[in-house]
Amino acid sequence: MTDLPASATSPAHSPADPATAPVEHVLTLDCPEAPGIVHAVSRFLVEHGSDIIDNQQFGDRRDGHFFMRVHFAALGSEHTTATMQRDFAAVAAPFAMRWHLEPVRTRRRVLVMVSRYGHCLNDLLFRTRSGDLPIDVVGVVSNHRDHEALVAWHDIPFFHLPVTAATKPEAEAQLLDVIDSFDVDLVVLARYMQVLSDDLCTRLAGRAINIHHSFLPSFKGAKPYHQAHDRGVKLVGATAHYVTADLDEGPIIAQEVIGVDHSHTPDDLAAIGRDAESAALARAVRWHCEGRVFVQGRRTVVLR
Ligand SMILES: Nc1nc2c(c(=O)[nH]1)N[C@@H](CN(C=O)c1ccc(C(=O)N[C@@H](CCC(=O)O)C(=O)O)cc1)CN2
Repeated sequence: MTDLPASATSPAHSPADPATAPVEHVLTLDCPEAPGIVHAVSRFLVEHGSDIIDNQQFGDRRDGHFFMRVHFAALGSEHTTATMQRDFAAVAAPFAMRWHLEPVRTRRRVLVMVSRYGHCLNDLLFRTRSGDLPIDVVGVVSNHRDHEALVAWHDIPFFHLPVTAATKPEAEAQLLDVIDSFDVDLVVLARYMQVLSDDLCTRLAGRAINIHHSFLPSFKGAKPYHQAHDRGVKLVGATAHYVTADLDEGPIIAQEVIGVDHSHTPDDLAAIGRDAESAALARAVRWHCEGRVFVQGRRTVVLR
């Protein structure tokens, strides 16, 4: 066991005492590129008795925008999340930063939406239960009852909102009531097969993630595995992206591919693709919830 530095063993910082244990935070920011951003952030952290655990940054020279994610430990008890948020506002203003500063252990409140195919829902529920994802699934919405028993087993509220062309406005109004009443941070479309309206997409901008069962931009729409089979591809894949009004056009967060061959039927491709879908969606949800994903127009910057 290596000797801890003096500051780590002084009574003020005994790791055993949660009251004085370093509180880990994540600061995420983006702003127009300018000299002195990193210096200003580092000085803020030093002035607030903080130690950087991990730092990622990207300066996009094409559009002159800067992105940064800092995971740090506030060593002293004199600096709380609230006081650091108050103080960082003064650092951010001159650079016109968009920023968030919160404890690293913040768990996002997630609403999962699903239709008939339950593999992504099941994977998210298992990863949440096993602590692999920093989320709380506060509810599941479906336009079918196929997965009601699974969701009940996980002791999570299930909402059956059938959708037809005539009932879509009412169904979406009920969905928004659930999102507001359960204080949902993130909506995850885990093979939810109804197109969300433009108004709903606007209200959920940047906080709704969909899993599309193809390697976009190939094979958009409802039956990508049949399209893939007809084209004779040798890879199938899945794409997790933010939901926008333009179907399957939202900024991409994560993608996964798996090799296939001529012997696979469309159903075989769908079965192989399920693993790619679950993996890509879980990764996108984790990165979003860890504050690693920044939307930059039609694209994303992912600091990982
Ligand atoms: N506004 C958006 N809504 C949704 C998106 C999106 O990108 N923007 N993604 C879909 C999921 N999806 C592909 O990933 C998808 C789902 C459904 C369809 C489709 O054509 N649906 C038909 C009905 C199909 C059925 O009832 O089974 C339709 O809505 O007319 C295409 C792509 C989720 N929503």
